[in-house]
Amino acid sequence: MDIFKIFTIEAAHRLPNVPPGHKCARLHGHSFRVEIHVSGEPGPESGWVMDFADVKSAFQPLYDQLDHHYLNDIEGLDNPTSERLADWIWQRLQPRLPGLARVVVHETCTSGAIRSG
Ligand SMILES: Nc1nc2c(c(=O)[nH]1)N=C([C@H](O)[C@H](O)COP(=O)(O)OP(=O)(O)OP(=O)(O)O)CN2
Ligand SMILES: [Zn+2]
Repeated sequence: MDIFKIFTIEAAHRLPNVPPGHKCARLHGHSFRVEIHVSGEPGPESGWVMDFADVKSAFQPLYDQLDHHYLNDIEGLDNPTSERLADWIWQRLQPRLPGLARVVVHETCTSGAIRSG
């Protein structure tokens, strides 16, 4: 069974490696929607895979680094595409969140990236 928790991150970025004239070279912002998915079996007593609050606690330090920040300034995010952001979150969250199965980053309503193990 998979569970998930959704976070909204307000952040600005620009993509430094796009072709000349590409709109994403310009500074702009998004309300990134980040889904954290965890796999496991629900406990017989608890009935849950993991308390959603524990997912939130595990993600909180990363949330604090990202929310209301300029992503390009963050170490490892100098080219902050959706793909790089999903991987950045995965690499840092996986050691502290057993069962992490998937990180989904929605950059806009119509686009995003998925990182899974
Ligand atoms: N593979 C990727 N392509 C693009 C990324 C990315 O991270 N990975 N990022 C961008 C831009 O940052 C842009 O903000 C999002 O692009 P896009 O989906 O084209 O945005 P629109 O609002 O214009 O989308 P529409 O639904 O087509 O209006 C670009 N590409
Ligand atoms: Zn963008």
